[in-house]
Amino acid sequence: MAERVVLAVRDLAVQFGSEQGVVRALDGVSFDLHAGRTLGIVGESGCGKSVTARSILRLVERPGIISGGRLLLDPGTPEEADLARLDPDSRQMRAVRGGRIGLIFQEPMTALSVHYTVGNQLIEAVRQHSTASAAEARARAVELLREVGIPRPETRIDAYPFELSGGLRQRVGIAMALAGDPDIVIADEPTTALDVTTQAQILALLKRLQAQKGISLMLITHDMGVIAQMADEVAVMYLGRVVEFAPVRQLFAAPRHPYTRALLRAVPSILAAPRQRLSTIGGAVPHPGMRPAGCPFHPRCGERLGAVCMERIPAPVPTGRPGASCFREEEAA
Ligand SMILES: Nc1ncnc2c1ncn2[C@@H]1O[C@H](COP(=O)(O)OP(=O)(O)OP(=O)(O)O)[C@@H](O)[C@H]1O
Repeated sequence: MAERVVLAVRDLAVQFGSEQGVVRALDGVSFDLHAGRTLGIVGESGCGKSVTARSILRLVERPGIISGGRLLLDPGTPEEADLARLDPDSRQMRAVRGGRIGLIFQEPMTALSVHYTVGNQLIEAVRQHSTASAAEARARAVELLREVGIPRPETRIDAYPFELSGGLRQRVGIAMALAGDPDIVIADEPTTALDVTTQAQILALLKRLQAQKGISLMLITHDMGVIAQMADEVAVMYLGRVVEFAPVRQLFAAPRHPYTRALLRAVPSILAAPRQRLSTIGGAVPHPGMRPAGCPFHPRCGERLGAVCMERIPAPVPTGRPGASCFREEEAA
C-alpha cells in the first residue's frame, strides 16, 4: 500500500501585485508528499520552487498572496487542516511552522542571527515548540548538534555562527529545522551554496536523518544530480506549474516532458566523451508576467507539434500519477 499522504497541495495559485499588473508566480500547482519519502521539486531559477515552499509555511509576504488552492496537512484525517486558509500569524500556523514542518534554507544565515550563539538560538527554537525547561532545552540543543554531526557539540554550542565554516553552519541550519521535532521538512536548495565535497556530506546527512526520524522530505533543487541521489518521486516545475511528475527511476529512464528531457541533457555525464559540450536549454524562463500564450514552454521547446502548442494550454498532470502536461502526451494517449 502506498504511504499515507501527509501534505496535499492542490491547485495552488500565488500572485504578486505590482504597478505593471498582477504576476501569477504559481498557476495551479498540485502534488502529494508521502510519509517518510522524499519528493524532489526541480526546475530552473524562477519557475516557482521557493514560492511553493514559502506558501506552504505561509511565509509569502505582500504584495504576494495565495489567490487560490488548498494546502492540506493530514488530508482525509480528522486532523485535516488547510494551511491556505489559516492566518499566517495564528497560533496554529506558528505551531506548524518549525513544529510540524521544518524549513532548511539555502543560506543558513537566513535562519540564524549573527548576534547570538548557536546554542542560544537552538535553545530558543526548542523551547518555542515544547515545554522543556532551560536545562532540558540546552541538553536537547547539544543532542541536536550531535545528531547533525557537529564535533564537540558541548563546546560548539557556545560558538557564534560566523565562527563556523559554511558546512558546519548548514549543519546548524539543519539542527534549527529539526529543533521543533517536525515530521515534515522542506529543504530549499540546501547545498547550492556549498562546495562539492561539503554538498555530498550534507546530502548524506539529510538522508540519514530522514531515515532515522521517518521524515517526509520536500527537497527543492535545480540540480538533477541531487534529484537522482535523493528523491523517491519528482515534480518538475516550469513557470509556476508542475509539468511532469514521476517516480525518480522512471523520470530518468523515460522522461515524458520535453522540458525534463532538456534538463536531463544538461546534466554532465561521466560517460560523455571528453570535451563534449554540455547541452543547455536555449533561452531563459520568461518572467511570469510575460507568460506566453499556449503551452508556457512552447517558445523554448525543440519538440513542439505546431499550432496546438502555441494556442492551447495542455492539461495539468493528474495528481499522484506519473504524467506530463504536454500535447505529445495527450496525442500518445
Ligand atoms: N517578492 C516578490 N515580488 C514579486 N514577484 C516575486 C516575488 N517573489 C517571487 N516572485 C516571482 O515568482 C517567480 C518564482 O520565484 P521563485 O523564487 O519561487 O523561483 P525559484 O524557482 O525558487 O527560483 P530560484 O531558484 O531562483 O529561487 C519569480 O520569477 C518572480 O517573478
